[in-house]
Amino acid sequence: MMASTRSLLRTKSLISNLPRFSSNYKCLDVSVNNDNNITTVTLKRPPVNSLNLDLLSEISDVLTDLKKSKSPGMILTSSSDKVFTAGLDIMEMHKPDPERFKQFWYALQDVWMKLYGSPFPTAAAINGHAPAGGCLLAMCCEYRVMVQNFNIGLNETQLGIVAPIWFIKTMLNTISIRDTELALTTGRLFKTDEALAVGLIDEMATDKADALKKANAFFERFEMIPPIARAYTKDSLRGSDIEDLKKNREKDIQTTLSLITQPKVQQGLEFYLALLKNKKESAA
Ligand SMILES: CCCCCCCCCCCC/C=C/CC(=O)SCCNC(=O)CCNC(=O)[C@H](O)C(C)(C)COP(=O)(O)OP(=O)(O)OC[C@H]1O[C@@H](n2cnc3c(N)ncnc32)[C@H](O)[C@@H]1OP(=O)(O)O
Repeated sequence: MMASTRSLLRTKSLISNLPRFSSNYKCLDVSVNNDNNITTVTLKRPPVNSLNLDLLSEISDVLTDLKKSKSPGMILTSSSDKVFTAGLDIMEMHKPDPERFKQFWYALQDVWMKLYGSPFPTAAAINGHAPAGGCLLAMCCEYRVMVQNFNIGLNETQLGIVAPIWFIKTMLNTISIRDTELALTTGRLFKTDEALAVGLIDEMATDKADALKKANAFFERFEMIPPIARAYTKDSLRGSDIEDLKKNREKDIQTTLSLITQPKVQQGLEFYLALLKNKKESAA
């Protein structure tokens, strides 16, 4: 084979392996670092990147693309300078339309299964607050770098709701059983330095650029590790949690819908929404 043909074929195979990202994302920016081929996925749904059906569907799509293209890794971050994500969009849970709620919850399950179980390595550059669903996304990643002076945690009980078992398992995969119990029952939000002390994050950063630099450095650890060995090992650690949800997926949707529509739970959400609004008014 002529050298030029070989090089053309090599180029073609490289091109076919490059991640193909839809340019139609409305709530995400997706970019690939030319130095290490790591993809940075930036959440951009102002004002607080709350996770509604649209945003979750886009995250799910990008995770599928990354897996198909055998990406060497992904960093999740935010376009906001103070919120990573405010967690699930409370408006999806307040007086929900049942059919839409089912789609919403299905999309959340999808994102969790794909992110928690991704064969490629993942890191979160947490450049703002990460309550509830925001903490969940960060914990699904294998490594967390967080900018100082923000909050992270599963604060569901503060809203009068209960973190589903797969949220809890994700925290148990990250910090101790004892710290998980204390954190969940009190709905604790950890400041960045407290999160580091308990192991909820791996490193602190001074700002977003520093967080991205440290997150990128994480992937260097895998340069000499065969990806298949890495992926199988991760699956051995996390796969059974994912299988449990797969088996109970429909039941999880139905149970959540019936719990979330209980009048007491709806009143709690209304109260919480009012608190968020009041906070804004009293700050003005
Ligand atoms: C009896 C047993 C019952 C059992 C019940 C079981 C129920 C079933 C289980 C269901 C499980 C569901 C799991 C849910 C997980 C979640 O993720 S719930 C969401 C939790 N999120 C939060 O608590 C965060 C709330 N937000 C904030 O704390 C702050 O907004 C912030 C720190 C993130 C940012 O602060 P700041 O920058 O000052 O912005 P704000 O002025 O507060 O907000 C701007 C704007 O956004 C709205 N908003 C904030 N968060 C959300 C959200 N999560 N969803 C929707 N909207 C949100 C906020 O109201 C403001 O709106 P306006 O501009 O005033 O319109």
